[in-house]
Amino acid sequence: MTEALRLTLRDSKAARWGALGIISITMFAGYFLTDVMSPLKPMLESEFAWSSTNYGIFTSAYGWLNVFFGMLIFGGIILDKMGVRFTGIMSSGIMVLGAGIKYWAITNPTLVTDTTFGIHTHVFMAAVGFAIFGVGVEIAGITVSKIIVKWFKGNEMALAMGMQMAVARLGTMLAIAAPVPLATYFSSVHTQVVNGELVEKMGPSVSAPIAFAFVLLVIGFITFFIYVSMDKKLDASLAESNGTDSEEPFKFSDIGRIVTNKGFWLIAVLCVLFYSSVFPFIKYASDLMVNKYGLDQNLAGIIPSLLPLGTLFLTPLFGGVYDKKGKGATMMIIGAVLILLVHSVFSLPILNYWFVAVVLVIILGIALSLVPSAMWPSVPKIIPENQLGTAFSLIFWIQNWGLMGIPLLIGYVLDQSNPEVALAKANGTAVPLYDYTNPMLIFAGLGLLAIIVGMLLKMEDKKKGYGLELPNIQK
Ligand SMILES: NCCCC[C@H](NC(=O)[C@@H](N)CCCCN)C(=O)O
Repeated sequence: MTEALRLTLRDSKAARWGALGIISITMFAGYFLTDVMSPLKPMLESEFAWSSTNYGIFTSAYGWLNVFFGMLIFGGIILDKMGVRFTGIMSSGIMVLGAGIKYWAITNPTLVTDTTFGIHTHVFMAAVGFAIFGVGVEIAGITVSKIIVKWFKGNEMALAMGMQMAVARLGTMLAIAAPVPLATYFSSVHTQVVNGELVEKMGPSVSAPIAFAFVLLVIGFITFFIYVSMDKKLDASLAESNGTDSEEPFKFSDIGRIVTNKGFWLIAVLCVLFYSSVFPFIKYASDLMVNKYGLDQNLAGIIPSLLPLGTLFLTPLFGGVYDKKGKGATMMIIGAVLILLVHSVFSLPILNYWFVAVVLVIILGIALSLVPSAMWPSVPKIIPENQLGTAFSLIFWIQNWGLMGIPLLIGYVLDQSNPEVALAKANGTAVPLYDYTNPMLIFAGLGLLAIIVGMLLKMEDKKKGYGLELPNIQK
């Protein structure tokens, strides 16, 4: 057989980058819907009388099914057993379904008059939609990781992972910046909750940005079918060239091996601490800008949107540094130090100037580039390749405890630290600003714990010789 005959579709640069482009659209839409409600928190309060706790419950719903029903772990098993095509279509379909339910719930404020399990039905149903969506987007996340490995193994894998994360962050950025202008543009007369009563009133359309996200998700679902046809062609070309993917089938004993590995726990705990201090922060960042920095609600999303903007360029850049120079564990520790610094300054009841917020958000963006670009490529150095799919889903599962619990805790602490806000809402008097000191101290505490775990990981690396401080590219 000649060399030319042994080439497969993934040897074509255009084909593998094309495949990456297509799956990135699906993830872009997923990340957009994930954060689309973040800048709308003040509107949810003024239009539908949601409290911060209600918002926290809704936001935490992202992880309900993933965490308590182990959906992420099942997702990992389905992925290993059924393959990327089935799991990709399934997960993007679940995203569309969840977003549809969330849209329906938000457009029905009449649900406010009922309660389900002690929660306003309006909040509860929106949360159910978000919980279903959360299953879809997380399973899509591990599916996309596996697709990248399939197409880029032996090529620009770290760069491809960095680029895919960068496109996803574009979705986050748009989700922070666009919803308030969209909601304002589509203002209409609709049912609102005023002093506990349902009234027909002119106001911004909270549902418009969700409808936009829904359309994006449908596009992402359709484009995944294009990927499926590329994946079939890749498999056919692999079969033709006799190239088999030496993928071992999933075994339940793999879980036992992974969870008895100390390095796995250190990276998983670092992951949950780090991501819990960033993604849940994004959910409250616009509200923080309004309440601490006195920004207008229409402009409040601009500063937090700088966070994902910086990561677009820095994530692939730091990934390249890790590839060539190493120092993965050190990069994670520096990222955690930046988290502690930023959230500590946010918690101070001084320096309430918008430009201070800009600087802090930019530094947070550097942390959000440093840690993921070092963390995810470090996993294969700790976990053998045949256990990677399961390991990723377990790490995501542990991470989801934080993505679920921390927003709930922040909403609760916000309400408890500011009882006068609820009082003013109940009395129909002018609503005072929230004091964000306590929530920001919680985020800072997570940063501190992440530094400690990062150091333990570096020590474990020295002991076990994982090679976290070594370059990924061997000379
Ligand atoms: N190869 C793994 C890439 C993971 C990227 C990572 N995503 C997550 O950790 C998701 N479980 C949570 C996404 C939440 C979206 N706002 C990332 O850095 O985005």
